[in-house]
Amino acid sequence: MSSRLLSFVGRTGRRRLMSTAIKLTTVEVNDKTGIATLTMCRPPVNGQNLELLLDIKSSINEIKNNNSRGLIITSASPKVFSAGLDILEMYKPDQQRLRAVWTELQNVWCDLYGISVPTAAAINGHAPAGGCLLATACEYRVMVPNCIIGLNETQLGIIAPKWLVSGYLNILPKRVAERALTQGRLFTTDEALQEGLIDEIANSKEEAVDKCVAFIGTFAKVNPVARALTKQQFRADNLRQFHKEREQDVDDFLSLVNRPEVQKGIGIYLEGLKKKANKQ
Ligand SMILES: CC/C=C\C/C=C\C/C=C\CC/C=C/CC(=O)SCCNC(=O)CCNC(=O)[C@H](O)C(C)(C)COP(=O)(O)OP(=O)(O)OC[C@H]1O[C@@H](n2cnc3c(N)ncnc32)[C@H](O)[C@@H]1OP(=O)(O)O
Repeated sequence: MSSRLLSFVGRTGRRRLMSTAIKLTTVEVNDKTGIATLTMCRPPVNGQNLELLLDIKSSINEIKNNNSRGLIITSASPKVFSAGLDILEMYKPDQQRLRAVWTELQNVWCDLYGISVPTAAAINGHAPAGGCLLATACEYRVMVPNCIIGLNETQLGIIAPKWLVSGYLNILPKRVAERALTQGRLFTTDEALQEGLIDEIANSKEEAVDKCVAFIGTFAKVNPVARALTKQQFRADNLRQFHKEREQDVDDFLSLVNRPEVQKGIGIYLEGLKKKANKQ
């Protein structure tokens, strides 16, 4: 939850500042299907800053505890599912906050990857890096046309840690995953479908959500405990490995981000993003 200062004029005519809590995610449970839709709402691109990550985590926990029959993750932005980590969190960072950001990214991944109910991503826009991470943590992906998805870390001169890659390896043949990761390849929607990185294409967000609902519906007659235990069996090795390495992973991330040459690179990358945005 992020807090924002609202300014208003009170009865005395004096301007007052009021701090309000603003949620960066919403959870809506459909009464008929029992399926929960988690929507990320941090314009313009759902950049994953600390507050968004904390809200995603708390929404996943809410869904875990409210007996929902499934989870669909999507975005309120019209063109972007999520642009991944908010790069501003990594630029000239406050050390404690940077540690918290990476720890919460880890938490979001393991909560979403490990949740027992069926999960699906309605990818209604671009999903590079951390956006792809969220989508690949799910069991099913439906994407709108003319967008990009993938783990582009090597293009940025950085290495995606093993846990971040494990969703990829669940979905893609090892050979395809290795090539895509070493190239830092971003797949178009059509390419993603061809390689199996997504399961279906939909012409709109609504259609994508409907297709996710249909996927989750395929489990209607399956015993939920048997389903959950089977899912766990498939994912347990990756989660065990992740828990062994998670603290070291945070230290590695911090020391990488703090390197002067990496800071310089992030600064240049940010400038490039801003220039591109200004040209549009
Ligand atoms: C870059 C990191 C470098 C080094 C890190 C070093 C060490 C880290 C070690 C390990 C980390 C490994 C894991 C990393 C996970 C990540 O997620 S890193 C983030 C990578 N994300 C990207 O590279 C995506 C960048 N964004 C885009 O490609 C496009 O914005 C996108 C295709 C998503 C959407 O395009 P479009 O709709 O045209 O929007 P704009 O490009 O015009 O952007 C609108 C405004 O949003 C700002 N913005 C975009 N992405 C981010 C972001 N990830 N963080 C912060 N801000 C972002 C953009 O600047 C525009 O802002 P403006 O309007 O100019 O204020």
